[in-house]
Amino acid sequence: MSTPILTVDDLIVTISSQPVLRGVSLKVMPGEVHGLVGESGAGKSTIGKAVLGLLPRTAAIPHGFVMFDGVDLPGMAEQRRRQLLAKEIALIPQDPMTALNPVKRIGVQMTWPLTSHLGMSRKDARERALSLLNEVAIRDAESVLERYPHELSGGMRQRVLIAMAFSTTPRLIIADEPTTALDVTVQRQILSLIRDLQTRHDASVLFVTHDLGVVAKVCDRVTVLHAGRVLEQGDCRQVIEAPQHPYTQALLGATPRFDRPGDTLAPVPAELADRLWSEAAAWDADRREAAR
Ligand SMILES: Nc1ncnc2c1ncn2[C@@H]1O[C@H](COP(=O)(O)OP(=O)(O)OP(=O)(O)O)[C@@H](O)[C@H]1O
Repeated sequence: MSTPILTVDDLIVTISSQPVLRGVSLKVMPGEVHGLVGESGAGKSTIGKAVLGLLPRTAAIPHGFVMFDGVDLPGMAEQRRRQLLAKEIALIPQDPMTALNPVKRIGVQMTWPLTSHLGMSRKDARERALSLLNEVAIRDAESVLERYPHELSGGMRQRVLIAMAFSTTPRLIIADEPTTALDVTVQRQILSLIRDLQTRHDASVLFVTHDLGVVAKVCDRVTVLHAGRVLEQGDCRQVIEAPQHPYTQALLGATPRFDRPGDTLAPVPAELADRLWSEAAAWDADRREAAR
């Protein structure tokens, strides 16, 4: 049995003293694509930020831990954590336009992490950037290196960011809704590309999405989150074919299918949402009681 690359254990995160994650546990295994799915406000991005050390100043972690390859990330000395994040953990962000610097050429943005974090020469970094652009199926890579972000389409920019994420050969990639800003056809291509590169580079991916259709397409295992609580977790196919929790069932009913685009979608019923929020409030009350 291999060791998880990422272990989140009974993690509580508060922001401005309000609970946002209520005891989340999950494991990402080597070579696995792990989906983190839930509606807006479920706490998906907060988990990604806790891993990347990007929680806001008003956040606190009163309980639990986030271990990368056996080392507690939030407890790590700042410099060591930065080194680790620069080489071993990468982010594919949601919005490719804001993630790229508008006033710097693609080539400069792609080669900088390679020269500064991996100590590569400029020539080698350029070679690597070219080879990665080829891997993400960008034609005429030489000329793309000379262009500015606004000169590329949304799908091209996302391909560049995927190439950048894989450039330092990280062991873990956090993909935060990487296809939300793209239209459906491009979305499919980008999902296949992420899966393809993940397999080729033998990386693990924590894939944040609100869309179970996306999970079905790329993930091996999935964690379903609501109000910062894990409601269901397991093998992706099992969870999608036979969801156990009523919320997962409702989420599936609200999910457009790639293969059935004309289906009518049912929203998550209000009574169920109310019940889940009451459970979250009860969790908060129990915790306050325990802290007394
Ligand atoms: N900087 C912040 N200040 C205050 N509250 C925050 C902050 N960041 C997140 N939150 C709150 O934490 C909760 C979880 O937010 P988070 O962004 O993790 O959810 P999410 O599941 O990723 O949602 P989305 O899909 O909309 O990005 C929300 O209630 C949100 O309002």
